[in-house]
Amino acid sequence: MTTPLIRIEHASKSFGDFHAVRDVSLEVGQGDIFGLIGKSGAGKSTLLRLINLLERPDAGAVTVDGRELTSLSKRDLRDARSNIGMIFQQFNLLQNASVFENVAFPLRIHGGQTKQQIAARVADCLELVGLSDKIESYPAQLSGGQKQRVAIARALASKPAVLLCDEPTSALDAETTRALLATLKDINHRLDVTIVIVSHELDVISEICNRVAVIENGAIAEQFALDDAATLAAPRLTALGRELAAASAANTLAVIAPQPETIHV
Ligand SMILES: Nc1ncnc2c1ncn2[C@@H]1O[C@H](COP(=O)(O)OP(=O)(O)OP(=O)(O)O)[C@@H](O)[C@H]1O
Repeated sequence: MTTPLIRIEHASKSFGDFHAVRDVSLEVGQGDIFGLIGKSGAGKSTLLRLINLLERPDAGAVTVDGRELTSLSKRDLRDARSNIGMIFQQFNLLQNASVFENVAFPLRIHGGQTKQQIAARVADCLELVGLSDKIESYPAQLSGGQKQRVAIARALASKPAVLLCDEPTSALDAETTRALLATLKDINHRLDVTIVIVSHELDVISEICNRVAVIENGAIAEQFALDDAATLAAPRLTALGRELAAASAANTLAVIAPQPETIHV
């Protein structure tokens, strides 16, 4: 693995007497697109939310980019969180604010930047997600895919090292999903932003991730690389792992052997 950018050590989280995350240890490498997959209620979202302390673990440690988050003061945690962007299934945009204001919001809250600097950063982020022409629009005037792109632009505004994605395509149709995943890949590649993505959709994980952990009953049942043919051929411990390895192996073969219509003579 490359240098770990995120390290979770023996983290647990309960809600009342329900154990949502059980003694999880996990490392995500710099530049990875890391998938968390599992059935509904397995604890994927809770585990993801431990990475920026939206959920504070009852036990264990969470280190992101060299800072152990559970030990930070409120002020230092706010600062550390600006290094961790997040997007959600339902986009979570401010409905009464324009696209510009939505993307500028985290920059205004964090402070320290002039109006001109904020305007320039918002323009850069919207260009990155292909929405420069929507800067004056309001969320209600946008499609689901466009709303998620605004959310991505907002998450990237403070130049985070990490982008957390909680079911980012679940509200989108198949074609919009493909386009959005291509944008996330592009961001990972061009900006070297490390991505952790939660999804219950096998196709989404196999399309975009280079590593995956299968979550069952709040614990990691297995984890493996999706970009390595030998690993994909090895026996797997879970049904989801087997399905995912098969889907990813098929994707890898499709890349090696292009479809006839893509061959130009
Ligand atoms: N704030 C909370 N209070 C009480 N229970 C919670 C809370 N958040 C999550 N849970 C419970 O913890 C369990 C794991 O939830 P989580 O959202 O992490 O699962 P998930 O794998 O992401 O599921 P889904 O795919 O359905 O979102 C669920 O049973 C859920 O009801």
